[in-house]
Amino acid sequence: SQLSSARYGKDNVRVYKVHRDEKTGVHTVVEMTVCVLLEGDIETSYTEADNSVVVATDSMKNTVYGVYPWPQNLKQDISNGLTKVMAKQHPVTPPELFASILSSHFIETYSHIHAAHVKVITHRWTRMTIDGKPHPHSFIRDGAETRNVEAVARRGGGITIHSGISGLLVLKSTGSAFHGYIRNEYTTLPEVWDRILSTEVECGWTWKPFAGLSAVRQSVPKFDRAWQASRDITLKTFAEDNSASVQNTMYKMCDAILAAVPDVATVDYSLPNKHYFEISGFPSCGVPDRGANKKADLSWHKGLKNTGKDAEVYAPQSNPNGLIQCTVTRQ
Ligand SMILES: O=c1[nH]c(=O)c2nn[nH]c2[nH]1
Repeated sequence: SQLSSARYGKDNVRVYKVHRDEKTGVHTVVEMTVCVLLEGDIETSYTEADNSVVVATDSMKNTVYGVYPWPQNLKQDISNGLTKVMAKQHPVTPPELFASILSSHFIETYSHIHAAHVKVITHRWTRMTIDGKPHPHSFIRDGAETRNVEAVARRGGGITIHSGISGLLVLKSTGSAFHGYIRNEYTTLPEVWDRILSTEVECGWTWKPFAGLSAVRQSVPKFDRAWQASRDITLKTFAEDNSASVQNTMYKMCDAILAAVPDVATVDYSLPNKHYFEISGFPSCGVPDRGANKKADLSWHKGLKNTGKDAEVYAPQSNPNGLIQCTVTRQ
């Protein structure tokens, strides 16, 4: 046997950081979940039980928090002017900068490490509005939506960054159609000109590569703007597009983000189609009975009309779901 690839590290490192503005008393909080994975000359730790090449994953966790296990290292690092990777001593926003600082640190500190992959998931803590005013130190978790960043620092290869959004659950009650698709002996889905569309947005944008940490620092003002633009474009396109399909609507989102964010090279989406079916007689197999049993809708109950334009009550489907994916690049 031979080792064909390897990377290891610490996942689910949960970090919370508060900034206290002494003058205004306003607190700002950030909560993240970080994953660090390293690649390099580490084969012998797998093949020969040689731990001399292992940066302990516990040390990686300490590095994320910024607690050096050996104080002298800190003095040494300071004398070397090393980039000290510390949530305590470094900005943790924008996440693209924090992920780049963290990944660069591992390349700078361990000569046998050739690539450092750092994923930073930022959770929502939205400032509360109380009596019409932003509260100085109270926040609400308004959704499972996260802002995500994956930075990879490579020895001699600069830094690549992929930013994104996950868990943004949306629904529209009309403005979506799906017809004109292939019909054959496997097709039971009726064409529809007015349907509910719901999805949980997973999207991302890959930045043009950065030469190194200083190039990332110079781009810092662009990261928050790109996230806000991508989120706004996603919601606006979802709401306003008279959607012919998930495919076409997501392509329009990608196209608009590429137009709005010049430093982004590609945009990608992965959208589940979370179906809401009209109530009809579902045979035990769960496949909607669209043909045989016309009485299968609610009309069996006092002639209730609940299909087509009269439909108001639907059955949200947990599974199966459509899954539509794409990556769009500049021409
Ligand atoms: O938007 C849609 N795209 C599809 O490919 C599909 N297939 N069934 N329903 C669908 N809706």
